[in-house]
Amino acid sequence: MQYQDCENVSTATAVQKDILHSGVQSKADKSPVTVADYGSQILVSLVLKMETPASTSFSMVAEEDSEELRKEGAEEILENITELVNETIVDDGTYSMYFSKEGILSAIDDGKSEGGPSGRHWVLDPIDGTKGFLRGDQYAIALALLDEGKVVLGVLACPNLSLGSIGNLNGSSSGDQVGALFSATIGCGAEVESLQGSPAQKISVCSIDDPVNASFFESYEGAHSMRDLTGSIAEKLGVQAPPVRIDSQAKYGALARGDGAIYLRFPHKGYREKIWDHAAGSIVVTEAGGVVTDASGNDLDFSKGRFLDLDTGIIATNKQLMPSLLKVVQEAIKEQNQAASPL
Ligand SMILES: Nc1ncnc2c1ncn2[C@@H]1O[C@H](COP(=O)(O)OS(=O)(=O)O)[C@@H](OP(=O)(O)O)[C@H]1O
Ligand SMILES: [Mg+2]
Ligand SMILES: [Mg+2]
Ligand SMILES: [Mg+2]
Repeated sequence: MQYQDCENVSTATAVQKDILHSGVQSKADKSPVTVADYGSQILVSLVLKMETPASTSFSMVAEEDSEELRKEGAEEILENITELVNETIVDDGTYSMYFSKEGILSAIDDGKSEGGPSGRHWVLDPIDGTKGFLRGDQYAIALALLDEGKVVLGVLACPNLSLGSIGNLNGSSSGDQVGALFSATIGCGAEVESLQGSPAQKISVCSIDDPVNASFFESYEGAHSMRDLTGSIAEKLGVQAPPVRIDSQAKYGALARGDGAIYLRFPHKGYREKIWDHAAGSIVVTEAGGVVTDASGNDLDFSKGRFLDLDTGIIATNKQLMPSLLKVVQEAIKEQNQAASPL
């Protein structure tokens, strides 16, 4: 199976169409998980495992685990996942195998690695932006490889993202081909190609150096980012355009090919970022010539396990805009803190 024509992407697209009949669960943190999240995780890890030489150890840090599926009441969704995965394997034809329900549960738990600073670990978000997926909007299948704590490879499949620029259209595509596959290897640049198969093209972040001409991306879901803070950052910077709100790491892909100039992500206090939400997207942006840091200007550290340990938020932009962006981010955070606890 080649990643770009991997049945997994078309499976996710097909499942998106009748997901409401197939089952959606709510996880302990109240976030949704669907048969597509589980199915995608099993299929991607299956391909990776099958293609890993027997002499090499296999480790994967992935978002989903089998806990909810082992609970009473989850029989139907487990049945649906088992059917979906087995059908996809047969339709694809690359591997000849069959998963029992117990096999499905244990395959999902192949993603339970803790990652860390040594060795190699795959990092997978099988459906990033599950809420966008359920709405029929943007989502991504995000895969990265960590080597000695550093991201060295990233692939971002965005089945609902137009292959052409989304520019300032606030997330809607411009009617051209839909389905973009971004990829990046450390030291080799970043590329985009069609998910239907087309020659890959090198991409680079925009070269805007005056924030007046910049636009910024942020989460579609208001609960995922402090919009009063991102609004104040944009205003201080002099950004004129309204925010472009799209789901998932499609934001990193769009930024990497210059559809917009800045990505601002400031979760509410207490939220801990997970490595699978940023590993693939951040290497696509940095290899396209951009910069991704926390609010203090530190590089993201993927070597600490399943979580990112960072200061306040994540910002991404090009090299020209980063110094002024960092400055206003720090001013805006300071003002926010002062307003929260005045002397
Ligand atoms: N409260 C809160 N704050 C910040 N981030 C959160 C929060 N809750 C969830 N998540 C994570 O956000 C992932 C979706 O990415 P985005 O926030 O970029 O998407 S969205 O635009 O808001 O849909 C989403 O990824 P998926 O679970 O893979 O969909 C979550 O990991
Ligand atoms: Mg995610
Ligand atoms: Mg996910
Ligand atoms: Mg999730």
